[in-house]
Amino acid sequence: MKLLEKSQIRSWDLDTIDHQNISSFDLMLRAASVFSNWFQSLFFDKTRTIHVFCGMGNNGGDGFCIASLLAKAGYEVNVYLFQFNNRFSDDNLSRQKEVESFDKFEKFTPFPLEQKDLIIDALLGSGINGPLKGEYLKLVSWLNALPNKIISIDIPSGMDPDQPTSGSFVHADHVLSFEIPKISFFLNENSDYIKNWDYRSIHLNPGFVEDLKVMNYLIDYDLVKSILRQRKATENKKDFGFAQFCGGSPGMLGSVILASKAAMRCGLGRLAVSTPSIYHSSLFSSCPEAMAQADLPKNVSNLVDFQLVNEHVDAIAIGPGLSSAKESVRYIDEFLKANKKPAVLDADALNIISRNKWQPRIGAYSIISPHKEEFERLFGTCDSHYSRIQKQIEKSKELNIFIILKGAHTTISSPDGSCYYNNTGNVGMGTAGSGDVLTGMLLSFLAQGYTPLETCILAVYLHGSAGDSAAFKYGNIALIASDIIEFIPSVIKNINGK
Ligand SMILES: NC(=O)C1=CN([C@@H]2O[C@H](COP(=O)(O)OP(=O)(O)OC[C@H]3O[C@@H](n4cnc5c(N)ncnc54)[C@H](O)[C@@H]3O)[C@@H](O)[C@H]2O)[C@@H](O)CC1
Ligand SMILES: Nc1ncnc2c1ncn2[C@@H]1O[C@H](COP(=O)(O)OP(=O)(O)O)[C@@H](O)[C@H]1O
Ligand SMILES: [K+]
Repeated sequence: MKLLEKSQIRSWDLDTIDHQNISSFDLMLRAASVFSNWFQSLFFDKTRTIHVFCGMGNNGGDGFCIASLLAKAGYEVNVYLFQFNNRFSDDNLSRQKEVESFDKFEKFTPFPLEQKDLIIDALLGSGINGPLKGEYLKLVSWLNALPNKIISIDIPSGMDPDQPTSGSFVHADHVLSFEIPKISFFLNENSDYIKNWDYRSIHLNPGFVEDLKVMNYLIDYDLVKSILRQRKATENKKDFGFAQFCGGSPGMLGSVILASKAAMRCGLGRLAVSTPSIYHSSLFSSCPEAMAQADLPKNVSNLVDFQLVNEHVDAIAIGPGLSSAKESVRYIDEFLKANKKPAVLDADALNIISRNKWQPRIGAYSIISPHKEEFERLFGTCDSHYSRIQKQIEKSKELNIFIILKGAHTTISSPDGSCYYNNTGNVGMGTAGSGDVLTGMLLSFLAQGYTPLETCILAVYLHGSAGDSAAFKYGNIALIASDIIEFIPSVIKNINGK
């Protein structure tokens, strides 16, 4: 799904008004009716009074229309207009007559509310143009300190739709965004303050967005479904890719097993594993589908094993559990020189690359999957999650590689400067080996012939979805990396139908 910046959302509204030959008031009515239906499905208990806090722009206009619809639906509704200056939007002024009466505040003074009552926040929408000050700031600080549930129309008032907010904004319990979610819903800076968000279509003109160039995307079910291929009945394992996984070192076998199983569960045809020979028998007992082909990293000095296997494979993943031992450093050096295949680099491969400043040697269109610390070792420290994403995009363009910055709301950046936000996954996945599962999934899709971007999208989304199913079964405290693998089959089957 394309994610639009606020100026693009504004243009989309105007284009719809023009294209569908409607007034901006018609569009506001549509938005109000969509919000009111959504609200009633969530808060059906009509014994709680609803307090609608309206500002002076079109978000406030939505508030008046919604108050009227909810009153007609049988809710007890109180409306307040906060008129801190004289800059009303036309639709706001004309919509004030939708409600029988409202209280007007030219200066904010606190007033009592019952704890069980609900607050609808219609103070400011996507027209925000700077940090909240003065009376707005007092009002929002008061709202945030109340125990009442707050439900925001379109966006929490004061929140910047495109980037972290410099200042205060409403801490919403629920938000219903019109047409598409806002980019800022996916920024970790906002995660603690926007508990539940959803979006509903208000039937903006789809033609406008089809042709629109955007730099930000949300990875959603439809996108993943459109990428995941159906198999033909006559295909065989040779059609599903041959992958090579290089990882593990004395004491670190787990990553090899987790990545191997995850790779096979994502539909890989054949897997060759290069890992220390002492582990070959354990690998066979845990993942008999894999072939152990090399003794790593002991006998890589002449790279015979590596090249023999590499010549025949469709994709390679390197790094998990490799350690930073001398032999591993040499192995990565040789790999960067010799490898000609699509590649996924993770964990110790990235640590070795950072330490030796080999970033420019990473092959074009490779995929790297650092978590925050690995990312900062590679590219330097950043003072916020948002600035880290900006650097991620810059480095993807500069090095011509795909970067997966792992964490809550994993982002994928592509060499063309675009950024894909993921919204699957949960805090239970912060557990040893969870990243190794992702590496195996990436390897699998890359070897099956998906492009590097398709590979990143599929693996990141499915990894998070499998993690969500695992958290549903085991809870986010008990969840371990193997549980994610347990749910890969069902999440793929749910999407692909097979
Ligand atoms: N026709 C349309 O364009 C539609 C707009 N809709 C609603 O309209 C909203 C956008 O409306 P507007 O563009 O009028 O924007 P707002 O309702 O956010 O109001 C913006 C106005 O608030 C003031 N303002 C901005 N930043 C401020 C700050 N930091 N402190 C104090 N005042 C500030 C400015 O006077 C600005 O013009 C959307 O969020 C959505 O709720 C929906 O009704 C759908 C249709
Ligand atoms: N709070 C979170 N919300 C969603 N996903 C998370 C969260 N914490 C971690 N993850 C995911 O779990 C995985 C952890 O990977 P990583 O840090 O490399 O672990 P390891 O190195 O132990 O395998 C990543 O895919 C990351 O996106
Ligand atoms: K709002």
